[in-house]
Amino acid sequence: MAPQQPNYAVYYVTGRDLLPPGVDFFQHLDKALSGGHVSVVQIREKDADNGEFLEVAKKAHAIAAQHRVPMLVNDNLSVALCLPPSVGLHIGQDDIPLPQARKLLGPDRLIGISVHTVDDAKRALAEGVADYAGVGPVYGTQSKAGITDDKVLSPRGAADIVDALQSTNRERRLPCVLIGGINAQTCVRALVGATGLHNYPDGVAVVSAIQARTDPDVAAAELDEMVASWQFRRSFGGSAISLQGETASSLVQAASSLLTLHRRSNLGPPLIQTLTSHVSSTLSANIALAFSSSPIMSHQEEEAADLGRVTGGVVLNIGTISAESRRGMKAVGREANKGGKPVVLDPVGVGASAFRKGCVQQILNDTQVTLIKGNAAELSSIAGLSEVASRGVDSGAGSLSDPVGLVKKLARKEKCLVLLTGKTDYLSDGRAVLACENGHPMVGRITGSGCALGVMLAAGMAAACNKAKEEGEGAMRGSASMLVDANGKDVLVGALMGLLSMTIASEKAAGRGDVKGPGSFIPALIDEIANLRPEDLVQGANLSVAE
Ligand SMILES: Cc1ncc(COP(=O)(O)OP(=O)(O)O)c(N)n1
Ligand SMILES: Cc1nc(C(=O)O)sc1CCOP(=O)(O)O
Repeated sequence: MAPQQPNYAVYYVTGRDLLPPGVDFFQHLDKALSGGHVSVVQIREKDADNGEFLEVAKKAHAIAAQHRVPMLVNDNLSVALCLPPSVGLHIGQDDIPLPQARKLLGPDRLIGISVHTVDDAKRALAEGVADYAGVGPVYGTQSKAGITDDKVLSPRGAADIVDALQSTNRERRLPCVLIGGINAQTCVRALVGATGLHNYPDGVAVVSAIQARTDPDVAAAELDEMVASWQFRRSFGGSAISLQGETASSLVQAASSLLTLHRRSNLGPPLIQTLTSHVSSTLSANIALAFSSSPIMSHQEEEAADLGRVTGGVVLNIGTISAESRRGMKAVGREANKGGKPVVLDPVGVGASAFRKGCVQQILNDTQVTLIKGNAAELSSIAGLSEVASRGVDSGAGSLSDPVGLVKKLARKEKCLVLLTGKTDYLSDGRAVLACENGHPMVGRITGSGCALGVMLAAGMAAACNKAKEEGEGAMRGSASMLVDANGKDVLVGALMGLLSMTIASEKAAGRGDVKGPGSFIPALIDEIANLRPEDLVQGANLSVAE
């Protein structure tokens, strides 16, 4: 008989040395489990001898049993064997081999295994005796010795391991939890980033995020809420959206209706925190205002948390990125993920230097972005293709052989929307691809129009989140994440609303009699965005569903 699988949502691993000063370990454990938000507990004693470990584990087991929380012990098979048969064992890669542990513990005890690489995961799956895996370290941590930067997986690295644990054998999907540096700030990013189209972690395992708190019950409740929000979002398709039954005209109609709501939202204009190039900052701010949004151009790490409470969306544009704005982007991205706010990544000129490439990889590791927008050279560079060369921040020689395939593949890999800009713009969520033929070549003759498009995309997606909030859609009202309330299709429609508004306004501006060239085009573009009506989208959109 196999052991009954517990709910792995919030898996608490104890670490007595992290207790707040003067607090009793057992009272703290009782409090941590009292709210019903810890679903599994593991007693981890790195410095105790067998006798002390057994004493601690016995008392802890009485508390866990009272709260009906399944318990395991860390590493120590003899301690596990001295406890009732419901107590399981978690082992690491350097501990007793899994098959031997199973033999000694019998079929009924829960056994977990730590996995740090894809090979560890494949082995654990092949051995077939573990009940779950701990995948880590996702982030840096002080709670385990020897975790150097090169060992940190990041959510994207964890995703490969989760995939290896689950995709090769659907019959026996090995549940897993993410571990290492997980707390209220990193939880959502870690879960979203480690989730694939079919494969996903079952929860998070934490030491310090609960053990170091004086209110461990509240800490557990916060994590539980975040895991539940993510599970809800995943259950209706995550960021991958089914456009089944939708036509280009129904999507344009939805974008037009969203523009109506956006122009007169009861929630007021969304605040778009725009970390962008100093070349395009003023134009982006003016276009945000014209597009019924409020711009704030702060790069400051120090105010990311305060601003993160009130922003509606975020743009991370690497046009003139510096060491200071790089730190700011990390902090702003983290706050946006925490609040479930849409994040646009504009990887300006990413192919032009190794520094820019490193910045983009770091952003993608740190932040779950909602949309990546780039030209052919930028997206080729991120996808590791060499079809289109970079010429500074522009595309150089070459052309994409399969733009539809590229946006789809990249969207799947990065679990976000992808917009490829060019003569035809392609927008994809990893399943469907929309092709938009709107826009005027005059935008290519002014600087910063692409950066301003990033702001309009963020504003459009923020409008979709506001719409969901106003209409009370989604079962999880008042949840930590607005993207949970806005369903995936809404967010795509929000991005489409931003794209059509910019491209159609540019056509209208370029067609005006008072526009003589790029100089007079800029104010005309701002005016046309400010005056754009929802019906202009319906009348002007040239959109098709490419796939
Ligand atoms: C759920 C979970 N995952 C991973 C670990 C780490 O275990 P291990 O590799 O044995 O390292 P130590 O905990 O012994 O330092 C864990 N304990 N729990
Ligand atoms: C115990 C442990 N195992 C890890 C692994 O990667 O296997 S990381 C880790 C420490 C987790 O502590 P915190 O939640 O405080 O970061």
